[in-house]
Amino acid sequence: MVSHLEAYIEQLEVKKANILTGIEMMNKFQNEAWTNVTDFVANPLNSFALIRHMQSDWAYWQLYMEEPVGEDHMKSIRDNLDSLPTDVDLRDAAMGITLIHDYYHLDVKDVARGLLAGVQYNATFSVSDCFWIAKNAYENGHFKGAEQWLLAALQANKSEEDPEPTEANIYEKLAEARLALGMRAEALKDLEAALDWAPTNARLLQKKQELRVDLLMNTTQSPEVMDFRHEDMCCSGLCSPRVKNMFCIYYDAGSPYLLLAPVKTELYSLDPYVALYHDVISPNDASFIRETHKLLLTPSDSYDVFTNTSSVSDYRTAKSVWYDPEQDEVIQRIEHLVGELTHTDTNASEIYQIINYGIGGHFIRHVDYRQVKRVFSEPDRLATMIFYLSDVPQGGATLFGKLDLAVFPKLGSALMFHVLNSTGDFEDKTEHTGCPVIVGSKWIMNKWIQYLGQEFKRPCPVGGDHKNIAYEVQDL
Ligand SMILES: O=C(O)CCC(=O)C(=O)O
Ligand SMILES: [Fe+2]
Repeated sequence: MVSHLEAYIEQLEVKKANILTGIEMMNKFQNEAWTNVTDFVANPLNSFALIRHMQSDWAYWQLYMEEPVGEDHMKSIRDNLDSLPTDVDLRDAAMGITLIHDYYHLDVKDVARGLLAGVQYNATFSVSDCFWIAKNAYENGHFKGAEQWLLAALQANKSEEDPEPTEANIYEKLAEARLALGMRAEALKDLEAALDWAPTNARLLQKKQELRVDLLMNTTQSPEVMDFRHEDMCCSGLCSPRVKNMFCIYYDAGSPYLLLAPVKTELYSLDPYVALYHDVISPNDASFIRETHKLLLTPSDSYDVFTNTSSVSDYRTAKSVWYDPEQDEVIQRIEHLVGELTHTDTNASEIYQIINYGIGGHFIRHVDYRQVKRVFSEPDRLATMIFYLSDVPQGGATLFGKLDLAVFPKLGSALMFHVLNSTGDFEDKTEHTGCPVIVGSKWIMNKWIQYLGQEFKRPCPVGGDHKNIAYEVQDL
């Protein structure tokens, strides 16, 4: 894009140079003429040349001026516009930043100067970056976030190229955010500060006047403020000891196939069953899956069990795509491993879902079972397997709030948890959250194994000891 802009400017320069040469020649001719106009035009050679110039040269100049410059470069830029971030991408990115400081309880001013959850990065936000995020938060009704970002804007470095926002703009918006938060006295001070920077601004004077009257009369009710804070969860994984009774094994799931290469397994919880299998996807296969799907991703849908509909939702800021287990040799290999490792019939499962989370990408607290009333009459999910297809430098844990367990993505590993027990009861402790990504890009691949269809692989335990649903647990 930049090279097209450069080439466009070069063509403009050539046109400018041609016009300047023309002007120089005409000035020379004109100066000669003006020294003695009467004598000059009396000479037929001169008057002919003058008439000819006036007749045809100006037509030429008009055509030359109208001729578009750098059309091919403009077209190339136009053609590339589709691949640039959209307005929605920008809003998502701004919302992602807001989520990062909300979920990880970070000070907005720290975020603005590149200090992210204890790590200092060599990047800072400019005043206009902070102002933009503040405006976006304000438009989404997140007034507290808007206030914090405006305060950060007042402290951020103003780059020379940014004519906007001025201090007056920032204080004016801060007053708006604080009014929305019911902080009227503070808002008045902000308007006064704005007026210090723009003393003759009539709009600010009027706003200040109205607010003063309002404060004197004390007639305005305090607005109801929506609370955007997310429940106190521990996405950092540092709030409580990670796992109390975790143990590690080399696990073969009773499969002859895995007997030769048992899987390094961290068992986090037996009831409900939650385990992390290491090195089940090679870096090459993970990279193959990412590369073959990255252009196919679309903004994720979320399924609403109550309305039985799917829609692009704010609950999950991510892009995703489905991946058929028949599609290629890589996924067939993985499908085979899933069957052996989970001791389930993979024919009774959904196709794979690949998800990519960008800045602040997250999936709010949810359960994976579909919450249908009778699992025996309607299909439901028995277990979830999340394959981590990338490392994530910071953030992006899968958090089980009720188990005090945060599992951090590690390229090649797979997290497995049972969301129903053998009677089809919901394992509500498997409620989980995809924590916002702070730095990096998180790639996962989900596999949901269905409850129905496992009758032969996982018959119900005799005597109704439902806790023994996990084949793996019986084995230990
Ligand atoms: O991103 C994660 O860690 C969790 C994803 C998840 O829970 C889901 O897709 O259902
Ligand atoms: Fe989930």
